Amino acid sequence: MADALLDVRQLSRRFAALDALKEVDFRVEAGEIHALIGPNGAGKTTFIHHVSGALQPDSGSVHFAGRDVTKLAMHQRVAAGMARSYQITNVFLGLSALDNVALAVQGRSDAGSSFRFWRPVRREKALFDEARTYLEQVGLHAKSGALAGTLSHGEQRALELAMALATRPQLLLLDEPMAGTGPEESARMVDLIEHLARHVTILLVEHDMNAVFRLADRISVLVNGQLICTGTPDEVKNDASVRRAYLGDHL
Ligand SMILES: Nc1ncnc2c1ncn2[C@@H]1O[C@H](COP(=O)(O)OP(=O)(O)OP(=O)(O)O)[C@@H](O)[C@H]1O
Repeated sequence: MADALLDVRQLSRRFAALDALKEVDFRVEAGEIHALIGPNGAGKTTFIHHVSGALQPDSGSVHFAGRDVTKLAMHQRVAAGMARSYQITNVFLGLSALDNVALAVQGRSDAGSSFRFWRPVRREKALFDEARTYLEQVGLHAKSGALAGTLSHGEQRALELAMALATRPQLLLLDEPMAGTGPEESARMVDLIEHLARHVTILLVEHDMNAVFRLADRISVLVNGQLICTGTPDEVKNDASVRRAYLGDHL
């Protein structure tokens, strides 16, 4: 089997007496949208924290693009090609959408810093041109001059995605991108994620089952810190243990 882009092996983490994650084996293949679902408190966010580097496991390992990244800090994982939409981004509400994305481009190590007295003008132009391409990819090009604080909630989430894309990730970690969005914005976000998935592998944690079953190539189900099933949407939907533990209520 080809190496997975993300390969998590036997990951365990306890919080006091609670097994938040128990010997989780989890793989994301390059090019797929892989959704992680499960009831409240199942350990999904804790798992994403271990993938992004915000938390360290008690045991087990995280391999990314063929490299053991278990001991790497978050910013090192971002530099290695892993982006987490809400965590690596800080939207500055008083700056324009374009300036926010330009800052994210600038923060990338290979883009160089223009916090210098003499800024090379050509580099500055390249930075803004690149930032515009990310705004276009998320459908925000018409709002590039708008202050981030004046954008709707859905547009701010799209802006966060543009800022995540500015790190040129191979893997995008999306933690509840539909949270707090209305039906219209949520439908737009589904379209946007579908569009982005042509260029980047996506690990999606989401409670909106319509969105998950529409978007995911494969779904993994976490219950009480244990992975009980991984498969295609149809396989997961028809799995008896999944129906018992979680999806029964949703279907
Ligand atoms: N820092 C912590 N200290 C102690 N317990 C924690 C900590 N973080 C999470 N937990 C516990 O670990 C379990 C898993 O929590 P987690 O937030 O990962 O679940 P989740 O699947 O993301 O839930 P939700 O869908 O509600 O966001 C919960 O019982 C939670 O209370």
